[in-house]
Amino acid sequence: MQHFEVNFDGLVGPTHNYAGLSFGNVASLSNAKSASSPKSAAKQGLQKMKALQEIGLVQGVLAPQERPDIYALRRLGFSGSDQVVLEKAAKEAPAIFRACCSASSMWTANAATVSPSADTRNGKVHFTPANLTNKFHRSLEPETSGRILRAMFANERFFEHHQHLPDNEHFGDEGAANHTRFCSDYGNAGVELFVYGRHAFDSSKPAPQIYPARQTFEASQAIARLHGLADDNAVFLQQNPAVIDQGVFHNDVIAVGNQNVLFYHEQAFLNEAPAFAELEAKLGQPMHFIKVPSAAVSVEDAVRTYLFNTQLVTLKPGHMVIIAPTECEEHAGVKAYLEQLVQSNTPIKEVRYFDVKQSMRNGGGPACLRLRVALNDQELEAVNPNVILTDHLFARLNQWVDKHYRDELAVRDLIDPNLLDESRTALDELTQILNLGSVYPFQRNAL
Ligand SMILES: NCCC[C@H](NC(=O)CCC(=O)O)C(=O)O
Repeated sequence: MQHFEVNFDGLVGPTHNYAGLSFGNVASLSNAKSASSPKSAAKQGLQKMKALQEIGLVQGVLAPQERPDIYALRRLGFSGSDQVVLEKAAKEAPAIFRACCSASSMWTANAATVSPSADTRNGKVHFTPANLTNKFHRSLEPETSGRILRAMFANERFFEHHQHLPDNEHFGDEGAANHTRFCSDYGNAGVELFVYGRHAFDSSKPAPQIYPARQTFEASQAIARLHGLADDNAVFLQQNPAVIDQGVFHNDVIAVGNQNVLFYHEQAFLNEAPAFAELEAKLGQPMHFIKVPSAAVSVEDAVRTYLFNTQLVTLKPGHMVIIAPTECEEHAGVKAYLEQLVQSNTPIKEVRYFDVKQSMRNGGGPACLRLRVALNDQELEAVNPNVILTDHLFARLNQWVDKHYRDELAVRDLIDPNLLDESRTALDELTQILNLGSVYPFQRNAL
């Protein structure tokens, strides 16, 4: 049996914009209200997917969500035709309106937490969409994320889908951005590291003072229970509250792991030594803990360049590549660090840079853009084949973007009533291309 780690990248949606919605996410706040390019954002994403497919990885595509979210606006009391709802909301509650327009589902690392079959009690791959309760605009995502995932992994023999956790800050869950799986080979039972920002039911525990901790310990534990992970397959570790206060809003902004490697910043965690020992003991083999000291790269530079929001992918046994944003290449210190890293004696042998600036300006690097799903060949066979990237699908999606996406979108353009129609037309066609069925509210006559 063969095993793969498949990366499902989020396709950027037609309303991609910079609205400054994420308090605690430095890039989101500093680029608030600047003009975006949905078309180049979608194409940058597709280029990255294609490049990873070309180096021999299995690459998938995860569809974006319907925005503006007219249903959320109706729930909030705006009524009338769709157009009237948009006009009233934009006029009377512009900030809420902007939140309902965000294309934030593009960051699929926050779509769900996934546990591969080798780790779970019933031998199925488990999916739990993230509830993303901490940010209103992101809390609109889990229902549709769940439907899209069910349409992609639609075989009950292999895949088990859970409802997202209760929509409450006590169970704030941000999905795979705070979850890393370690293993010897993708097919062997692994150890899943859950990194959380605070304890919701124990106020005596440390917590950040300035910015919110989006993931709770209790949420991480609930996911491990739902997925049927044995004690031997899970480790829980608290994020350092001081780095959350410096703009590290998810663990994947300060650490990335793959197989037997954890690449992380010295300040990433709170008391990591016992957790690392537990991880190695449960894994039954030594890990490569690659620690980047503050003296080499400051937390501020890590946040600015997204050195850790990189993908660490295995090209062949013992040979990993770091997929980094071009911001790392443009920063002399970070570039020098990466150059010496690939020369030192670790499984990380190469670095490749990708331009994902449209996403970076909202605080989303290469790692935010992908959801990892480790699958064996039988499971891969059971995945909806239309969501796996091929040369044909790549060409088809580029044509689709050219046809439907705007070159530029300013925040004031979000009130254009045509944008809703354009988005729905685009998504309707996309569900046919990806063979997803009716996953969007407008296709289901919701409300
Ligand atoms: N994993 C990366 C997630 C980035 C995302 N940014 C945003 O939603 C910013 C949207 C805006 O400001 O328009 C977030 O903070 O959750």
